Amino acid sequence: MAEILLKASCISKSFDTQILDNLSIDIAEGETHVIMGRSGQGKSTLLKILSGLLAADEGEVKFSGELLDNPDEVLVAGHEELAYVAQNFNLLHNRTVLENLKDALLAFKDEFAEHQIKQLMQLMRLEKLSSHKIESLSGGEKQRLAIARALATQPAVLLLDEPFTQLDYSTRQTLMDAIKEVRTELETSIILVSHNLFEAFYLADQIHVLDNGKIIKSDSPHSLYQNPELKAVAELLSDFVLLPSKSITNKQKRQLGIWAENVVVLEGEPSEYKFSISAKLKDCVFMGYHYRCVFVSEQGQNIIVKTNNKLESGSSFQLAFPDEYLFELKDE
Ligand SMILES: Nc1ncnc2c1ncn2[C@@H]1O[C@H](COP(=O)(O)OP(=O)(O)OP(=O)(O)O)[C@@H](O)[C@H]1O
Repeated sequence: MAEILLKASCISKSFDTQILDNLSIDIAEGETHVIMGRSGQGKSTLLKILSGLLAADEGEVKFSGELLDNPDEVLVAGHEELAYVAQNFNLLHNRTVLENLKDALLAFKDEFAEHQIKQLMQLMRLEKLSSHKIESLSGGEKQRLAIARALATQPAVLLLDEPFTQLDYSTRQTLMDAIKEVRTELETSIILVSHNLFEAFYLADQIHVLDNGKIIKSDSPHSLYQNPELKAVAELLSDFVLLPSKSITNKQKRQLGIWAENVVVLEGEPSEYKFSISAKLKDCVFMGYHYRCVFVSEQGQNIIVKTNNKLESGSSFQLAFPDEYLFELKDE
């Protein structure tokens, strides 16, 4: 097992109200962890506490077994092995890309600095921008430079606060691939905050879902998708159907769910599935790689289904829920 590098135990934090409530998290060497959660749930607050930039009210953070300094009691908050990249990038204005990188390496020997600059320029696709001033960079370029600056001193852990917001698809993909390379080539542990299922699944070894001050679920992307376990987790990840109770046979009390892409739409033919209902199609919108269809059941429940084909709005269909894709869901 990889060594635990960063260990946060029993962290609580309040501002006007309680934001984090007795929360613990372990980050092992070389792993990528993604923190997800609804807006305002305390993801950035947690990231700052993990970086040693913000003091927790209760609990402790240890790096390699040593307690982090209390940021309220030191001259410069933070830890050299924990590199935090804020949403506003913190770059040196009126300077070039190269000057920004050199600045991060002032305390190091020329040979090391040159090696780092060359490697990071290449890793973060910045070579052609070396002499460009910060003001002329796009959002995605600034983001890549901010990450390169954070990596310059070879920190053990890189903490990224929503690194992909405001990036177009291909820039986001480039940056995600660069972050994957950071992990494999530099063996840096990475913790990042994201709202997006695709980003989280692409990058994470572990996903942590933060809700009401607590981590309500931590799991690998694959296990999380197979068994989100809690309604709040499923709601955060993607469209899903909570099976209408009528379609559940016998006296089953459990709630069953299914991802919208796993519902089978039957046109006319009788259903051979154990769980199925009839529903009318209200709307069907082209999303590129699927149609997102909104059905209404006879009980008036809206049901989202992702299909490969366009379906006729206003028509009635049988919606079947194959057994092998069902998962059980709890309220809490
Ligand atoms: N320094 C502060 N002083 C007072 N309240 C704060 C401070 N920092 C954060 N908060 C509040 O704490 C809550 C959590 O904020 P935080 O930025 O950690 O949430 P988040 O999950 O990262 O949100 P988002 O996804 O919208 O970025 C919010 O209600 C925010 O207004």
